[in-house]
Amino acid sequence: MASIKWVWQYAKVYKWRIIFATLLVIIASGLSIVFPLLGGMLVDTVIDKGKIGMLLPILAGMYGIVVLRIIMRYTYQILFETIGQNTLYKIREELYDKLQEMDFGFFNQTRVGDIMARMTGDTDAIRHFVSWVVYTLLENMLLFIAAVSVMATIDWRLMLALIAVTPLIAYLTMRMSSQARPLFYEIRESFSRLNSMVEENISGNRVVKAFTREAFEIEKFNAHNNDYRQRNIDSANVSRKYLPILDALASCLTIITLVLGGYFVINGQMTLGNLVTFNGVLWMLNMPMRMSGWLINDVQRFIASSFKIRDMLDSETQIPVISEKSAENLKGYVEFDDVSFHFADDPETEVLSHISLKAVPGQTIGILGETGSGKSTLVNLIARFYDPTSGVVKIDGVDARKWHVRELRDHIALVMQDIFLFSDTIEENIAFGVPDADSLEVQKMARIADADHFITQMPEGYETIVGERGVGLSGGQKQRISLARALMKDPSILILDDTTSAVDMETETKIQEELDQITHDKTTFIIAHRISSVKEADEIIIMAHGKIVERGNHETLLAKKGYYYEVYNKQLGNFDIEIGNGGEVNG
Ligand SMILES: Nc1ncnc2c1ncn2[C@@H]1O[C@H](COP(=O)(O)OP(=O)(O)OP(=O)(O)O)[C@@H](O)[C@H]1O
Repeated sequence: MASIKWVWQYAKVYKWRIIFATLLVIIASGLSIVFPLLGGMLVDTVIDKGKIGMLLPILAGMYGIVVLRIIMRYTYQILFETIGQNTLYKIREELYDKLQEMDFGFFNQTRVGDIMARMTGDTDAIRHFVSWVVYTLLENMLLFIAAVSVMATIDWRLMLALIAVTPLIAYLTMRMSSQARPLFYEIRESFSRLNSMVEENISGNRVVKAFTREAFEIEKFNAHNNDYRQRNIDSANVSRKYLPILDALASCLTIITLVLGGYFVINGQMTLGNLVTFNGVLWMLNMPMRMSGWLINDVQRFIASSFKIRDMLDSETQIPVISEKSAENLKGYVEFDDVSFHFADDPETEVLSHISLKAVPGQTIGILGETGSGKSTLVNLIARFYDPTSGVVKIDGVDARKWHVRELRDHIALVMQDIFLFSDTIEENIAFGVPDADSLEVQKMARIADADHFITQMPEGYETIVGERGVGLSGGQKQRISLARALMKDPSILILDDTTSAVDMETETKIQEELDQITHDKTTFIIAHRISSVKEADEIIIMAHGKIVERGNHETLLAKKGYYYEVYNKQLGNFDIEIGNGGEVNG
C-alpha cells in the first residue's frame, strides 16, 4: 500500500486521465461478455427458431462490439502507457537530482552498478506497473467476475463444475511463477555481471593488452556468457514443465462444458445458444487464472523496486547544499582549527589528526608527504567534499559548514589527482565550469596552463573531441587541460593536487611562472611529490599518517634537516645524507 501511495504522488497529476482510462477498462471488459451472449442469441433465435431477420442485426451487433472494444482497449492502453512513461520520467529525474545532491561519502559506499540498476531496471518496474499491471489486473478481475455472473445466471451447476477446475489452474500458475521469480532475478543479476565485465574490459583494454591477458579475459567472458545462457535455459525449463499441464487443464474446461453442457442440452435443461455462450466465456475464466501468478510477480517486483528507489531518494547527504550563509563573495581565507577526520566506513583509522593551519589570499601552501598520508583528504575538506569529524575548517573566518555549499565551491577550483575529462571538445572541457565563457578566455587559460601549443597543433584544435575520460591525450596533456579548466573559474582558492606530476620540469617551471602572475590574490594549495613544485610556497607542510610533522618554508625546512631535507637531497640525487630527528615521519 505504501508503494501505491508513493507512486500515486507522481501519477496523481493525471488523475482525470486515469479515471477515464479506468472507465474504458470497465466498459471494454463489460463488452467482452456481450459478444458471447450475442453468439448464444444467434444460435437460439436465428438457427433454432429460424428468425433469419435477426441474423444481420445480431452480426452487426457482434461486429460493432468487437470494433468498439478494440478502440477502447487501444485508447486505454495508450493512456496508461503515457501515464507510465511520464511517471518514469519524473522518478528518473528526481533520482538524478538526488545523485547530484549526494556527497563523496555516498559515492564511496554505493556501487555504480547499484545506482545504474535504480536508474534503469527499477524505474522500469515502476513504469511496467503503471503502464500495464494496473489495467491488466483490473481487466482480469472484471472478466472473471463477469464470466462467473453470466454463467451463474444461465446454469449454476455447470458454472460450479467449471469453477472447481480454476483454483488448480491458479495454483499451478503461482507455482510456476514462484519458481520462475528467483530465476528472473538471477537472469538480471547475471546480465548485469556480464555487462560490468564487458565494461571493465573495454575501460581496461590497455592493461589487458599490456599484460597480454586477452585469453584470460575471453575465458572470463565465456564463463559469464555461459552463465547467462544457462540461467535463461533454466527459466525456460520451468515454463516448459508447467505449460503442458496448464494447457491440458484449459482443455478440461472445454471438455466439461461440452460433456455436461451437452447433457443438459439433450435433456432440455439448457438451450444450445446458452451452451455456445458458456463456451464463449471459458477464456474469461482461464485467462485471469493463468495471468495471476505473473501478475503477482510483477506486483512484487514493483514493491521491491519502489522500496529500493525510495531508499535512494530518502538517503540523506552529509553535506546539505543549503546552509545559513550565502557565499556569493569569498576572499579565500582558509583556516584549519584542530581538524581531525575519519571516513564513515572506517571510524578506527584517523586519516587526519589535529590539523591546524592558516592561509590567506595571496599565499601559497605547499603540501608534501608520503603517499596515503592524507594530503588529498585535507584539501577535500576545504571544498567540503567531506566535513571534519572534529575541529573546524573556516573559510573567510566562518565555519565552512555554514556556507551554501555550491556557492562555496564556486570560489574554489580543485584540480584533482584523478583527472576526468568529458567526451566533448577540448574547448567545452576547459569551459566546463563557466559555460558562457568566450573562446579567447579559454585560450588564455590554456596558455597559462601551457596547453595552448599542443591543442593548436591538433587537427581540429580546440574543437578536437577527446575520448571518454580523455583517451587520446597524454597524462601531462590531460593535467594541463584540467588546470586550464580550474583557472577558468577565476577562483579565490586554487587547489592543485599533484597537477604537474606528469609534466617535465621545464614545463612545470613555465606553468609556475604563469601561475605566479594570476595567483597573487588567490589562496593556493599545491600538493606535490617533487620539491620543485612547492619550493617557492610561503609555507610548506609535511604530512605523515594524517599529521603535520614538519612545517616552514624551503630554507627553514632544509635547516631542520628532517624529511624535507631528505627528500630534497634524494631528488638532487644525493643519497648519502644524514638526517636529524625531524626526519622521523612515521609517527
Ligand atoms: N574513501 C575512502 N574510504 C576509506 N579510506 C580512504 C578513502 N579514501 C582514502 N582513504 C584512505 O585515507 C588515507 C589518506 O588518503 P589520501 O588520498 O588523502 O592520501 P594522499 O596523501 O593524498 O596520498 P597520495 O599521495 O597517494 O595521493 C589513505 O590511507 C587512504 O587509504
